[in-house]
Amino acid sequence: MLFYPGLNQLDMIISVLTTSVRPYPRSIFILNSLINTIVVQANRDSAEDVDEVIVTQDATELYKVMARSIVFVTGNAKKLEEVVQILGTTFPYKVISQNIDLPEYQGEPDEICIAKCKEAAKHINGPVLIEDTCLCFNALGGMPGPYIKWFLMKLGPSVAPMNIFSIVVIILFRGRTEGQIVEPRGPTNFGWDPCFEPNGFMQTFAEMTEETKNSISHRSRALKALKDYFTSNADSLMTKK
Ligand SMILES: O=c1[nH]c(=O)c2ncn([C@@H]3O[C@H](COP(=O)(O)OP(=O)(O)OP(=O)(O)O)[C@@H](O)[C@H]3O)c2[nH]1
Ligand SMILES: [Mg+2]
Repeated sequence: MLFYPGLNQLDMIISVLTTSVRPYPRSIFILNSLINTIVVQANRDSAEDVDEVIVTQDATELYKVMARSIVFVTGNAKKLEEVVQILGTTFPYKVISQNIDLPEYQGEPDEICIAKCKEAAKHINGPVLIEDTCLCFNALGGMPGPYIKWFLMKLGPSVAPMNIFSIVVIILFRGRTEGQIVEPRGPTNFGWDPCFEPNGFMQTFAEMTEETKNSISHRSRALKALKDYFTSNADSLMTKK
C-alpha cells in the first residue's frame, strides 16, 4: 500500500535520493509489514518538520535508500541492552543507539509507535528504530497498556496480583508474551520484570538468566520477526544490486 498522491513507488524512491531538487522534503517512510512499522527518515531537511507519511509493503525499494545502519532511539538502557543481545551479530544492519527521551504519547499502540517514530526521525539523519512497550492487564480491559511507565513510577513493581494478562511490545513488529502478575521476585533493575511470571515458567523475568528471558520475551519475539524480515529482504536487495 502506498500513500503518496500522484506518485508511484519509483518516484517515491527518486524523491528520497534527490530530495534537494525535488519538492518532497518532509517525508517519513513507513514499511508496513504484516503488522507494523519501520520508519525511515528521508533526509536531513525532513528532520525539522516531518509531515508526510508513506506506507509501503515493499521493503526492497526502501532498502535501496537506507544506510546500512539503523539508529535505535531510546532513553532506556535496559531495552537497548536486550535489543543488542537479541539481534546478535547476524542482523544485516548495524544498530546504533541514540539516547533521546522521546515523549510518551497517548492513543492506541500503533498510533503511539508512529508518533514516536516521527519524533525520533526529527532527531536522526537516517533510518530510525523505536520500540514502545505496553503492559496490558486483561482484568483491566488492557490498561495500563502504553501508560505502564507512569503506572510503574507511581506504584512501583509491587503490582497487586491479578489474573492472566499479556504484554504487547511494538518494535517494528509485535511480540507478545503472556503470563501472571505475582509478588515481586528477583532483581529490581528493570521495570516490572520482578512481578511478571511468564506462563509455563516458575521464575519471574527478573529471576531468569538473560538468555532465558531473551528466548521467550515479548521483545525477542518482536525482534525475531524483524530480524527474519530484514534478513530475507536484505538478500533480495543484494541480488538486485
Ligand atoms: O520489566 C520490564 N521488562 C521489560 O522487558 C520492559 N520493557 C519495557 N519496560 C518498561 O515499561 C515501560 C515502557 O515504556 P516505554 O516503552 O515508553 O519505554 P521507555 O520510556 O523506558 O523507553 P523509550 O520510550 O525511550 O524507548 C517503561 O517503564 C520501561 O522501563 C520493561 N520493564
Ligand atoms: Mg518511553
